[in-house]
Parts: sequence; structure tokens; C-alpha cells
Amino acid sequence: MTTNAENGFSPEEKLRLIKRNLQEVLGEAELKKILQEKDLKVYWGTATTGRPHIAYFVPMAKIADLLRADCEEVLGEAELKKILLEGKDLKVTILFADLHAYLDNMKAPWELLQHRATYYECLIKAMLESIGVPLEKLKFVKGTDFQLSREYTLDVYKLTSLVTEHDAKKAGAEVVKQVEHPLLSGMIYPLLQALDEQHLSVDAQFGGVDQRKIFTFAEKYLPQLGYKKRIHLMNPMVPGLTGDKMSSSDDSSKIDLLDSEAQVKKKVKGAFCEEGNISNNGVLAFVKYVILPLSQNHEFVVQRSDDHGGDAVFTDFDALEKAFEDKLVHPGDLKPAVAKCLNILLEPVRRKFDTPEMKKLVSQAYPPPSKKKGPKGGAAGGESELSPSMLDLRVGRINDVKVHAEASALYVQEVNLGEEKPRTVVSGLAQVVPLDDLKGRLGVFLCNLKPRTIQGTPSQAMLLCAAQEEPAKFEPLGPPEGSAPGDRVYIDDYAVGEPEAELKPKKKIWEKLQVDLVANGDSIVEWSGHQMKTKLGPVTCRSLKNVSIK
Ligand SMILES: N[C@@H](Cc1ccc(O)cc1)C(=O)O
Repeated sequence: MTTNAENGFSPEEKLRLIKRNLQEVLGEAELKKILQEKDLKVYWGTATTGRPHIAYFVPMAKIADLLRADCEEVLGEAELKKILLEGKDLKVTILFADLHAYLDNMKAPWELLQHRATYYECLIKAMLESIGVPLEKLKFVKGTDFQLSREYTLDVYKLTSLVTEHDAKKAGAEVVKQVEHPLLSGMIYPLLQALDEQHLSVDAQFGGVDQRKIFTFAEKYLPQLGYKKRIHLMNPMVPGLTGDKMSSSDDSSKIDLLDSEAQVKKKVKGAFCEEGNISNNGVLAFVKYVILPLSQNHEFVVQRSDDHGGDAVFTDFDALEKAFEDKLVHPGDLKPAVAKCLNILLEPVRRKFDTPEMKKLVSQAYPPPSKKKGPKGGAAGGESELSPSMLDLRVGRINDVKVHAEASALYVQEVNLGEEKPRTVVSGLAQVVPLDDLKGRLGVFLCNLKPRTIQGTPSQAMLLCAAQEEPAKFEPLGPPEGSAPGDRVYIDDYAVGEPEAELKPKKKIWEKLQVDLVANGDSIVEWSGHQMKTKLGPVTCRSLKNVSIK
């Protein structure tokens, strides 16, 4: 086996490439051993659920590293053809986990599954091409292509007799959507992901650190079936352009891979990126995890006019980060530079999808809400008419609280909701929440209920509380620190469009949505497993866990 000059990496160099920018490696000793002997066989899986967005460039950049470390033996064309025909010996596999998309609370409904898998495949291939990864060096597999075989199925049953309910739940806790009435499918999900390692014949699985519990689960259980424990490579969770985990979909920040050049510019411009502040900075993170690793000449250029110091060229991230922290690089210069690189990456993807067939595929995989009526507002991505985006939820400051003159169970509050005038809000909390707990504090208010008159006093919004039944306990929801009156509160993945002007009482929209609102086991508020948040982070309650929201 020959290696060419460019790619003849030593095992140490391969290790460095494989590990760069990773947060954690489980099984490093084994990894080193394998690299001494052969190439690493590794896979990355993605569940074909919602529309992938630009954060997917982060694992893509890693896949490029893995391929480069794959030693790229010089193959004769005949040899290459043979390998391609047999579909084996390719070292890096991408799995489109369609079955997983279904098992995870039907994030992808059954009838859309095939379209979603095709959409992911086209999109991810376009991304890889855009970053210069030769597709013929990768193997692409769809979950249902091998997970329904007799052998695989038997392994699933065997695992169900080994794995405790506790371990299955724990493994999926950060990946599978957490809902009030968890389904069996969510427990099987980690079992299948573990078995994929065996049935894809890999040495290692790569994923974000959010997969860690599934990875350690696989390490524990595969040996119990007599299979080898695999190596696990983990990317950090990269902050999104609004400053939190990038799986979010605050519509103003999430950049779809098919967004126009102008949209990309605008969204990057609106990104959270304060001068001198390097923490949670999604713009800097994008340079670190995507732009620099992918740059041909290992350069990132911040173009500036001469009176702003002229162009600044960075070849390593630490130098850029330091310059930003020392305020030598201004967000006003950094953002356009990142938007420009991003648009270069996205241009080929947009072009590929700019055909009638591709447009059809997009609308089949993600049918617009009007075309498809869901049974109820449970499915992801606006597939049904009822959506939490209809709620006008906002942060409000309770300027003043009094007990209602005629009803001792009621408080009358004056609330600043970032509008010209404060609103009056009547709530039945007088006997359950001390007055001083409310005065001056920030809360989350539903602002588009039809105003009602309660005991002669008009109420113009509703304060949301976590509510425990036995013993009865109420805690007003708390927006993240640093919030201000008027800040928009939304449900993650549902921050699309404008809320309804007024919720028609007959339609019972709030009542129907409220059923799925809970404070979860970490006191974080969720609707059907999607966090309630503001641009600054999740909404929480002080201490109640696993209770409903009223
Ligand atoms: N759990 C992965 C998807 C996945 C599914 C199956 C696998 O074998 C690997 C990965 C995710 O969160 O997207």
C-alpha cells in the first residue's frame, strides 16, 4: 500500500487531525492502536427530522478531517472502481437515521420519512461537495436499509432483554425529546443507535457531546451481546448565532442552508456578538469550527477599511479570539467577514436546490402547514394548524401588586410589558404566592388572550406559573437573567411568524397548547419537549419539577 506525499500522514498526525476541535474521545488508547495498524472506520449519524441548518457544517468539517486522516491511499482507478462497486472499504460512513427520526416521538411522521431521508441526503451531499469533500470517498447508508434485517432485529430483541428501563431512559435523555408521557419508541432509540455501530462494522462513532449518554450506553451493552466496544469521538456543542446551543430555531437567527445571500447577511448581522465578549459567541465559534478548518490556505480574513486598521489576517483561532477580546477586531467587521465566508459555502448548495425537482422535494419533505392538517399540534415544524407560535408570550415586570379589594384570592398587578402603558393583570395567586415574591420581579405573560373582566377588574394578560397539585404549590415562570420587559418568549423550533393578534376563546388555542406545557425534571419549561426560551436562554421555574404550567 502506497501513500502519496501529501497524504502520507504518520499515525501521530492522523491522531492530531482526528482529535482537533473535539471535546472528548472515549477509547483513545484503542484509537492510537488502530491508527498504528490501519485506517479508522468511523460513522456519523443524523436523524432525518427538521430542516438541517448551518450548524451542520460543524460535523461536516470534522468529516473532512476524518477523511483526510483516512490516509487517502493512492488507488488505481480500477481499484477504486472495485471498491466503489462493492461499497466496502470506505472508511467514513454517513448514516441517515430515518427510523430514529420516527422513533423520536415521530419528529418525522411515517408518511414523510422517505422524503425527509432523501432531502437530508441531497442536502448533506451538497454541503460536502461545497466544502470539497469527494463524495466517492464516503459511504452513505439509510437506517431502514439495514435495521430491518433478521439479524439486526434479533439483536434488538436480545438487547431489550439485557437493558433496564432505567438505562434506556437515561441514555436517551439528551437526545430523545422528553415528553410528559414518554413512549416506548424513545427507549428503543438508544438500543438501535448502539447496534448501528456493530452492524455498520465501524471502529468508532462520531457525534456531538449531546450523544455522550448513548455512547456510554453502547460501550456498556455491546460487549454483553459479545460485540466489541467502540471508540467515541465527540464534538462540543457549538453556540448558535444567538448565543445558545445551535439546535435551536429562533427564526431570526437560525440560518437555513437554502437561505438567500441577503437573508444570511441579515441574520449574521443580528447575531449575538458583543464587542470584547468571547463567551457564547456563535460568530467566533463558526470561524473556529468551520471556516478555519475548511480554509484551503488556513486563513480567515477580516476585511477592513484603512481607517479601521486595514485587513486583518488570522491563521489560528486563538489569535482571532484574543484580538476580539482585546477589542482589536470589532463585531461590525467580524460579522460581514463571516457572512461572506458563509455565503461562499452556501452558494453551491443553493444552486443545487434551484431546480424544479429539488423544490418539489423540499415541499414534499416539509409540506407547508396549509397542505397538511395534523391530528393535533404535536408534530414538529408547523405541520398542523395548532402551533405554539400563535401565543404572544412576553417577559413582563410586575411593577406593583395589590390584593383585590373584593376578592381575597386575587392579586391585581400592574405589569410593564415593554409597551407604552403597563397592563393590568388579575391572577388567582393571592393565597398561594406571597405578595413580596411578585413585586418587582420578571415573569412570563401570555399577552393575546381576549381581555376578561374578573370581579369587576379588567385583566389584560396572564402570568404563567408552574403548578404542583399535591401539595398545591405555584411558582411564576422566570425568564433568563438579563431579560427585559417586552422580550419575546417562544417555543424552540416554533418561533415562526407573528403570534395571533387575539386568541379566539372558542378555538381554545391556549387550553389545547397548555396541555403539553410542563416544567421538566430540571425545572426548565417545555412544550412537547421543546424548550420555552428567549434570546438569552431557557425559561425556568425556581424549584418545581415535572409539573404542568398554568
Ligand atoms: N442520535 C443522533 C442520530 C443518530 C441515530 C442513529 C445512529 O446510529 C447515529 C446517530 C441524533 O441526535 O441526531
